[in-house]
Amino acid sequence: MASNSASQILATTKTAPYSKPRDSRFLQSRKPYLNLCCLSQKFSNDNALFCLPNSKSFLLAKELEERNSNNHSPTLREICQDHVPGNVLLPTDVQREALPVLFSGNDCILHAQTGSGKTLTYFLLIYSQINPKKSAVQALIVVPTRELGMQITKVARMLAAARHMDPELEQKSYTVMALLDGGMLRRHKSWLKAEPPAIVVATIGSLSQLLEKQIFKLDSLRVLVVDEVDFLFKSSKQVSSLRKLLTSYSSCNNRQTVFASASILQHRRFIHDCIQQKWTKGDVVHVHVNRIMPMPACLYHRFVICGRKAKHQVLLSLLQSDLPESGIIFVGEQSEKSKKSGQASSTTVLIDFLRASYEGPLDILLLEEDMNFNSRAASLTDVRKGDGYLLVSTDIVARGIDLPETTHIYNFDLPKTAIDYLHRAGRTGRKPFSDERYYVTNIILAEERFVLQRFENELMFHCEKLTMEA
Ligand SMILES: Nc1ncnc2c1ncn2[C@@H]1O[C@H](COP(=O)(O)OP(=O)(O)OP(=O)(O)O)[C@@H](O)[C@H]1O
Repeated sequence: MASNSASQILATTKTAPYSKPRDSRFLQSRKPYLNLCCLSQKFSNDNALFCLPNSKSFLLAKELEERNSNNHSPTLREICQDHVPGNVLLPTDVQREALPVLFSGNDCILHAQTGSGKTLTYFLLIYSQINPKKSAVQALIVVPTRELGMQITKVARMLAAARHMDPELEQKSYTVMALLDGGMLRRHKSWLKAEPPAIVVATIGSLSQLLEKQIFKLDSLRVLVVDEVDFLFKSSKQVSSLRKLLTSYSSCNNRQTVFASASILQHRRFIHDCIQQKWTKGDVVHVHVNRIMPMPACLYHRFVICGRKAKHQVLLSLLQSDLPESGIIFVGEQSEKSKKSGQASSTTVLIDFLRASYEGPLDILLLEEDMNFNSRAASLTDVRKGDGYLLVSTDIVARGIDLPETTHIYNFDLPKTAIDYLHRAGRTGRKPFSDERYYVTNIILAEERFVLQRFENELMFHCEKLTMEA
């Protein structure tokens, strides 16, 4: 971690652009800026991470320095409360445990519940390590899907823009490139040749193409992050390229490697492999948070048993009684056989049904693999408009997608595995420290009850039976 006082302010997040507001509607929608302070290691035993209104962070950093040099050491929380009473956000468990490890230079396996703030944890490391004046790729984040890549690029750019606004920091901006499947590789090539970005967020397919052609060099890489690492290792299309990348580029002394996921099965075996294969350094730290409760406690799980033909009507009744603020309805993928026989997919049938029968205020949207990249991006943009949505989707949004407004998940079709259940369920309950309850409802056939029971045993949760009134 850098040693000067400015380094105490690692990053600043904001929820609206800093450019001059164009009209009063824009002004009204502008939320207060948040500063995110991550304090140097000597403070790390206390609460190391705070969100503060913009103007306060510089005062806070200065005051910390003064009080520290006078050997006066109030708690960080006290100092923050002096400046912004009632407006201090605490670090999540994974942030509190992992940041000291990461700032000590260790490689790390971030293994914590869905929605627990792993993304910010690795970005705080990245922004403490990279130098915007250096024209080289210094941080690489590998993700499994284009959708997750777009989301993470957005977070990176928000942090970069806000850090650029910090008067005490370097005036050169941090550039972030999204190198994702379906993108314009030719344009990326020219960009990489002209002036390499500091941070690259990539899917493994696009990344491998550029690495093979030696257009993309990782000699200056300081931080390599693999997000949803277990998913990538399980994916037959992606695993060999990932292994190749890890073998060639990690485990170097001046580089840190971070693996993140809410589910790392057989993690002892995985850590052993990491060390053996030199994907990480030998002293890699496994930060494993909430080991006995793999899913967030704020989730309330329910199931309804019904016949196959009644499923649509049951879903409609649930939507009418639950009145979700926003919800995601997960549907199983259409089989190749069914596609070949020209049958309509379950997602299409369900969307048509909801559009004809649902009379509530939420927008009904679709997102599935078979849509083209532009339509997929448009669906997510519509979801994020903030008017409330019912998103009918396959597992494509089950990993990493952060839609904090989602209050309800419906498994219209059960997922295939307990791990898939965990990630689908984890698309709700994504507001750390909120004491709200979020709902995961499974609409199942009688013969599927034992499958759900198996998930309950494996993930250690209880699912309550819901009886629908006739
Ligand atoms: N310290 C914090 N205080 C409040 N909110 C936070 C904090 N850290 C992160 N968040 C918010 O929590 C939400 C979930 O964070 P994030 O997307 O990083 O989860 P995750 O652990 O990566 O989950 P998943 O395993 O599902 O990918 C985000 O909306 C993020 O902005």
